Amino acid sequence: MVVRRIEQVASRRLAVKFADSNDHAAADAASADAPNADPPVLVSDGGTDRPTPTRTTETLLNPNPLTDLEEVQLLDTTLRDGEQMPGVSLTPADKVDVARELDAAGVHVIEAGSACTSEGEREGIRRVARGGLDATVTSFARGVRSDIDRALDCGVDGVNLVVPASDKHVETKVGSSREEVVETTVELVEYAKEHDLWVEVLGEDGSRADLEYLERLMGAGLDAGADRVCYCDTVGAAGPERTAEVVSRLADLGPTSLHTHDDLGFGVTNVHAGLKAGADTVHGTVLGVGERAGNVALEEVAIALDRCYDVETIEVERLYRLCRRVSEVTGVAVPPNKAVCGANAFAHESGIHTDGTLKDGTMYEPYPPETVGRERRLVLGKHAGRAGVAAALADHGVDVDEDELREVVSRVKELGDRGKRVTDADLLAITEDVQGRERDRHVELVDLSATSGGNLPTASVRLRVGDEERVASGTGSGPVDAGLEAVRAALADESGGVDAVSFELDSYHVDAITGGTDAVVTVAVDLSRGDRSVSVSASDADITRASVVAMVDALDRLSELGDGEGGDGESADGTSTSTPVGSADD
Ligand SMILES: CC(C)C(=O)C(=O)O
Repeated sequence: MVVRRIEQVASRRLAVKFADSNDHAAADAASADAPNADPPVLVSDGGTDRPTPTRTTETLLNPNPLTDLEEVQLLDTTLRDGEQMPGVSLTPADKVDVARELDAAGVHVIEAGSACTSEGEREGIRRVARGGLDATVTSFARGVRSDIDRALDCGVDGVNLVVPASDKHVETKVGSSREEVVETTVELVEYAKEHDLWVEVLGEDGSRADLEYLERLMGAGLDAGADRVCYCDTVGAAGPERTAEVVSRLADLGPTSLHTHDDLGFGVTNVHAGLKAGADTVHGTVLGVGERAGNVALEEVAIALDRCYDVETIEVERLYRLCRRVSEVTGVAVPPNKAVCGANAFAHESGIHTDGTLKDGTMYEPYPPETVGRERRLVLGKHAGRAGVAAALADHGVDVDEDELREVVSRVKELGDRGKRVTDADLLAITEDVQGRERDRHVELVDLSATSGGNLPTASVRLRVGDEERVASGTGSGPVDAGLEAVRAALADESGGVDAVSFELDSYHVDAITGGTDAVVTVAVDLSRGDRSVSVSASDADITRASVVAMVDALDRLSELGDGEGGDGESADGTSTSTPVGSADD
């Protein structure tokens, strides 16, 4: 996989010889034999007899009709419903961290947890409530007074009071009757209001409730002083029509929120149906974490409202950062094709898409990646075309002529055909081979030992750095972490092209190639310094060794790239870079 930032590419692609030559005809002819290569030009730019467009470029980029949605508020329940996801458990510190990110993004209400759960949970809620946030901080409370008392103990601003709404919940789950539930709801709302709490009444399983009864129950809650009610599609069973039917009836009673789940894949659709039907607040979780198929993803709601309907909810530029933080604390991996925050949400590989994207960044994107705090990436694989490969090489400051480029493209495709990710290191190694160049490595791993038993995982590395050998050790949360610390320590006093301290590990990904405990693993890392980034992978039966080899190789490759200012193949301190050679896994 080759990762690049496209702005650099645009300014540096002229370094590629065929582009310099301006010989487009030759370039087109050369690409014609490759099915996924960059397409030939099919229409001319010229012509004066086109009709005058009636829509502006901006409206054409957003083809959606504006609706009469005005203000929509977001209630985040990552720290409560999201945390109910099997395997997810947040410490008080994690909760505070995520709450701060949510608050910085401008989320209106943060449901910090469920005060009845445990002492640790209450401590987390307490710390969020006392964190001086702008958001309204609430606790989930079941329909019992003691839950409201526990929420009060935590110092929250409000409660999300859940009461059973469907007969299944009223009769089978809580063994009660409709009348009794209405009475209890009224008492609890009055109790919470007497204690100055903001109150939202949630009718659990409301999408499967008898509508007349749901109206009676929610109406009673509002009459008792609740600030709002919430339509809950607890098991994600409703479609947009049912959502609109129920929500329009509730919204006639008072302010209405939406709480939708994604079991049928209707999470976001139902939010839009519910907003059109009169709701004004959306519950969601970051990344859609939550029970079963999860809740509606907050970031998807925010970006869709922003882009399609011009409705601003929270600061969308903070969405990616927020998603990464939640992924880190929950341990939930983000699928690469996830909207907004997936690794591929703004990545382009096929020759046709890459070529179009290099001509106009918005060609294959509904909105620019910067909108949500991200960057566009061009990735090489078996669908690569000449323009993408040429731009990637230009980004690495490597000049190729047309014949060399053709050969590099063909070898990149071969590698992709073998099911391999094509990293920057792969691309550079291929190019070096095609050009008959030898790489003079600046940093190389000579030896590694790591121990993971005991309390403190430790690793020692022996590196060759230029002409000298260096030995260093490090400790970390595990042997991989310790190995990387040891590498940093070995390079800490480096004054030349490699300064391990100023690099960022942007992503670290492990794949087991075979299934057993003796599996060979491939570790892929993306490393960056300033606006330079490089992707490298390494394979080994030992995960620590694969990780450290990949890291060292990435550091070495980055030292060749310099600081991104010059693009002339000089390293950060202006010395000549070494000649590129092979990747760690080839
Ligand atoms: C009870 C509520 C709000 C809930 O989590 C759900 O319906 O999924």
